[in-house]
Amino acid sequence: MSQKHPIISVTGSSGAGTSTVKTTFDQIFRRESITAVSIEGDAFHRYNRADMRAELERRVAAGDFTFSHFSFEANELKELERVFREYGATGRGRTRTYVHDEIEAARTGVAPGNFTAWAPFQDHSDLLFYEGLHGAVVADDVDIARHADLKIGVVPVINLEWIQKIHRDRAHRGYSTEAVTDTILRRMHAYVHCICPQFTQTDINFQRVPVVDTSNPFIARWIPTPDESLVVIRFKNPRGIDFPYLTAMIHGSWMSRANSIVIPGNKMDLAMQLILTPLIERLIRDAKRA
Ligand SMILES: Nc1ncnc2c1ncn2[C@@H]1O[C@H](COP(=O)(O)OP(=O)(O)OP(=O)(O)O)[C@@H](O)[C@H]1O
Ligand SMILES: O=C(CO)[C@H](O)[C@H](O)COP(=O)(O)O
Repeated sequence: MSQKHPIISVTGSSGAGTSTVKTTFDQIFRRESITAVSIEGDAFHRYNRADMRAELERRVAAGDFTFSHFSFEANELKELERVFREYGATGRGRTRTYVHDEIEAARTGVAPGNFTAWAPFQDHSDLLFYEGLHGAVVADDVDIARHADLKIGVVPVINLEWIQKIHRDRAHRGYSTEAVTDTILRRMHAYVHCICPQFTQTDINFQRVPVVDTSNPFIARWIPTPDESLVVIRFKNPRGIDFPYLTAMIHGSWMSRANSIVIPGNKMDLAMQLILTPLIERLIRDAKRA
C-alpha cells in the first residue's frame, strides 16, 4: 500500500469481464481528470504461446496435469510484485503486452502469441491500474494483495464465466468451442487453488448472476444480457458504505446481507460509478497530501 502512488487492482478469471470493467474505470478517470497507467495481467505470463505449449507438454509427460495460465508458476508474479512495490515507492515501473490476435499484432507490430518489449510507464501518473488474473494473490513467496490500495473482484457465477469465455475466445481469438472447453478443464485445478482465494482478499466483489437458464454453458448461443442478469456486490468492510444512498439511487436494488447489495444487471455501470468514484477520489486526495 502506498499513499503517494496508489494502486487499483481488478482481478478475475479469464472471461470474467475484467477488460470490460476497465472501460468503466476509464470513464471515471477521464471525468475526474485522473492520469492512470495500466497493466494487463497477461503481460506477466512467464511464456509466450509456443513456449507455454512446450512447457505444458513437458509437464504432462512428467505426470503434472495441473499446469495452466492460472498457475502461479506460469506467471512472473514476483516481477509483478516488484513492479507494484516500485510504483508504490516511486511512481515508476514497467509493463509489456501479450499479443493475443491479429488486431493486436497490427497495432503492436508483434506476431500473435508473443510479448512486446518491456517499456517504462509514462512519467507523472496519479495511479496504477492493474486488470488481470492475479491482482490479489497471496502465496508462499509472493504477496501482490498487500501492495494494492483498492482491490476489486469480477466474478460471474461459473456457468456465465464459461459462456463469456467461450464466446469471446471463439469470436475474437479464433478458438473452437472444443479447444476452449479443454482449456477450461485444464485450468480447473489452478482455478480453485490460485484464482478463487483472491476473492477473500478483494475489497469489493461484483458477481454477475444470470436469471435465464445457463445449465449447459457449452451450447449457449449468446451471452446472457445485462437485462437477463443481476449483480451481487459484496463489500469486505461495509463500514463507511452508504447503503441507503446506494439502494435509493439504484432503482430495483436491495440489500441481501449486511455487507451485500443486489442490483439489476443493467445498473452495473451506474453502481460501479457511484461506489468507486468516492473511493478513487479519496485515494487521490490522500496521495496529494502524502
Ligand atoms: N457485464 C457484462 N455483460 C455482458 N457481457 C459481458 C459483461 N462483462 C463481460 N462480458 C462479455 O464477456 C466476454 C469476456 O469479457 P472480457 O474480455 O472483459 O473478459 P476478461 O476477464 O478481460 O478476460 P481475459 O482475462 O481472458 O482477457 C466479452 O465478450 C464481454 O463482452
Ligand atoms: O485470457 C487468457 C488469460 O487471461 C489467455 O488464455 C492467455 O493470455 C493465453 O492466451 P492465448 O491462448 O491467446 O495464448
